[in-house]
Amino acid sequence: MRDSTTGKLLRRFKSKSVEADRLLDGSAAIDVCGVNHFYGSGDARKQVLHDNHLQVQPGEIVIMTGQSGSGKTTLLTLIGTLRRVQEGQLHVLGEPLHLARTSQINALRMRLGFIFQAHNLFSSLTALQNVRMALELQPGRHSRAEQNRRCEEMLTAVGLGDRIHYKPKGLSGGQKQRVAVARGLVHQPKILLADEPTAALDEKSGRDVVNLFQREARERGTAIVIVTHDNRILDVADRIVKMDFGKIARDTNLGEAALLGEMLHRCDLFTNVSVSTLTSFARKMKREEYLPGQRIVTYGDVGDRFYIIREGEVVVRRPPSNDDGETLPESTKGFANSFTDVARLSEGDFFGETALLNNAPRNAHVDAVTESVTYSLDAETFKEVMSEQKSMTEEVRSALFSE
Ligand SMILES: Nc1ncnc2c1ncn2[C@@H]1O[C@H](COP(=O)(O)OP(=O)(O)OP(=O)(O)O)[C@@H](O)[C@H]1O
Repeated sequence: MRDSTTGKLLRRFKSKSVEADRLLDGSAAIDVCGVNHFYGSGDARKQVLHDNHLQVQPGEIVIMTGQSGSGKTTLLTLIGTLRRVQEGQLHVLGEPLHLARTSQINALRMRLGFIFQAHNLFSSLTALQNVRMALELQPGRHSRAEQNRRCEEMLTAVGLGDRIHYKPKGLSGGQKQRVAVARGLVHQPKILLADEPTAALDEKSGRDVVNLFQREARERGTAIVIVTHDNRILDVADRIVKMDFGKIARDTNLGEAALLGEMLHRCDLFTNVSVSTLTSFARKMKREEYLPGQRIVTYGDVGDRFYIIREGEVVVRRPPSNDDGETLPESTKGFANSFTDVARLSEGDFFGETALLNNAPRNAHVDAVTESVTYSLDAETFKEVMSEQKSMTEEVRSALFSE
């Protein structure tokens, strides 16, 4: 028997036709551009999202982390069409949510999968019936037998093949969570949005669930965004996005991190630190893009970052100096216009370390010559890597002495 809430919900969804069945022609599955969000009104109005930008490609797994209250769930629910976009642009599967009508949003929602912290299972329905709801909401594509087969298959994949006829009250917290996972995936959504999907799960079940996510992403091209504090599952991410006070503070491509780890290892500053340690430091690096002529580092500024060039070419420009090579005072006539090019740097080269090592201001300008991409480490992380290098050097030295 179906409870009345379920019935109402089904009728509401079934009455909408799928209008937004646009194909993605190489564009992002999710494209967040300049999104702000506010709660409350009048004096109580509070901004909780600030100018967020994020793109998620089909088949990509993005893990979103950040402190409690940093805005992860708000952003996730905006992407999931569960809140209206107030400011900025948000495209989901090509549909502009900031402009969409309710009917378009309802149609789009059927192509999304959700896994919430509170499992939101219907207590009067069995595990199989709860999962089947996600299929019943789809405009009549499958026979009931086919629906049941797919639900059983999905429940088996999450390790609940022997619990398909149990109602939620007969299931543990972790088992209910896995029913919610099966329900989020059974209709093969183009996008899966999961809020703490492994929080209630033991190590093995959590691993099974994320393996399933990975299979969906690789085999079906499902774009997956997971909000989590669960460090055990970070390895499935293609990217880790960190939110801080309502803003995406870091967006690290992990494939890219491995490559950067190798690039850092080739810098003579870090040769004694292992590639894997450097890769974990690389995850903290900040990516920046520059146009030709744009200044990256300014002479005289505080040296607060170390840079590695990922793409493009930059020029290092030194201020005027006397015959002994000493820099002339800035008050010298024509100082600003007398900088000379002293080096050209390209992919894999690094700069900015002198100021950090000497705790001194920048001794040169660095300007992009072509369109360039840099990754940089902040001073604190740079010092951490240097201390790894130092301790490795000491280890090597003491190993040599003890022979
Ligand atoms: N419905 C709401 N009404 C008013 N304020 C809200 C509402 N929902 C969230 N907030 C506030 O918005 C901010 C962001 O909350 P959000 O739930 O998005 O953060 P979060 O990073 O997901 O946190 P958590 O990790 O604890 O789930 C917080 O300050 C929160 O108190």
